[in-house]
Amino acid sequence: MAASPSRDAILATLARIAVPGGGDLVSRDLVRALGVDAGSVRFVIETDSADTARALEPVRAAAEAAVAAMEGVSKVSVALTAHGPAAKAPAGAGKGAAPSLSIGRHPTAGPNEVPGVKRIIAVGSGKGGVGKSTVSANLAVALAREGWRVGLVDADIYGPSQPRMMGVTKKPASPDGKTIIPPVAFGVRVISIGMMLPEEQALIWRGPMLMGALQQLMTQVAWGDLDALVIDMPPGTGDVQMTLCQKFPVTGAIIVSTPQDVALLDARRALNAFETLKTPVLGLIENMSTFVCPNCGHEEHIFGDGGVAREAEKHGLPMLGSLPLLLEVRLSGDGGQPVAAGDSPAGEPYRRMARSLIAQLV
Ligand SMILES: Nc1ncnc2c1ncn2[C@@H]1O[C@H](COP(=O)(O)OP(=O)(O)OP(=O)(O)O)[C@@H](O)[C@H]1O
Repeated sequence: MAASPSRDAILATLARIAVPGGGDLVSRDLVRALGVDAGSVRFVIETDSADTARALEPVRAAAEAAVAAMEGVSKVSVALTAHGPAAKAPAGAGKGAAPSLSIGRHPTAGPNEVPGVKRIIAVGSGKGGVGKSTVSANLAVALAREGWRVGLVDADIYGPSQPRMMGVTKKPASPDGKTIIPPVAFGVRVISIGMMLPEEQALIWRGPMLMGALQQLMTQVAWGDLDALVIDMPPGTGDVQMTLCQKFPVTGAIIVSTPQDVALLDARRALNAFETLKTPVLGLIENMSTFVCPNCGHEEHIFGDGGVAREAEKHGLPMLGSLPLLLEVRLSGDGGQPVAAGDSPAGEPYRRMARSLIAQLV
């Protein structure tokens, strides 16, 4: 695969996308938060109102198609956003409609309680794509199978994947239009920003709006009594991590990394960020640590060997597990049936991880 295009090359492509009323996406200064990571491109088209945002949908689609056609681009996610709060759900949206989270609201000051929730466990990573969502989903399911009452929040607001991984297609119910009743999958109460929006509408908010949305997800959901609320964080060490750790009593964080040097480097940054925020780190998880050929049984350490364990030792942190690269894990994640929900050997590392976490936390 060719190298990822540069930001400048992407901006040059976007400068060819005309905008109604004159000019193009770049000359009208509508592009925000452009990020390129290993062939994956994300950015926001920010407009002044929800109506303008809706009118620019064809422009968004054209921008997405133009960037997707660039050499070295494997994935594109373009969101339309408005400065102001999103429009309210139409009157009479009624039963089955997405609860009207007043998304876009700025976060409230001060710490938040999440009533009935005994522990908040944040699952983070430095780098994207290392398997953080896979680990969060399987860990939540494995904890539930050990008898814990578990909730799962998909806080990866830029790329929500829990609805797909947990196989949840139903919108959450909201009898009073305010409290959100989370759907339950494999014994886990799951909520994701992805459930509040049509799947194709990957909305992205500016920092404060994003934090407001996370705060609402945490506090408006009727969790009931939970032994643990697992949070699937966005990758990196940005605003969401800060908000979560500053505004909620996070019991501890788990950091997922592959053994690859570049992932480890980012994992170290995530570790430092949690330490700075005074959030205890419960341990490290190495994902994609090894690959065993199903045909000949040969074992290959594709992304390196033992790097995460060495990092854990260096920081005096528990190593919570090493997870192999398995086709079954990928297929089950895509199919909405986490491996930890079944009885195949692929689920065993997650069961062990859940047991050791329970022993550490109780
Ligand atoms: N151990 C594994 N074996 C095989 N496939 C895996 C494994 N872990 C993760 N994957 C696959 O890799 C892809 C990325 O995983 P996942 O979405 O969990 O990563 P992430 O760190 O949450 O990514 P993002 O930063 O984009 O949210 C998914 O298709 C997932 O099924």
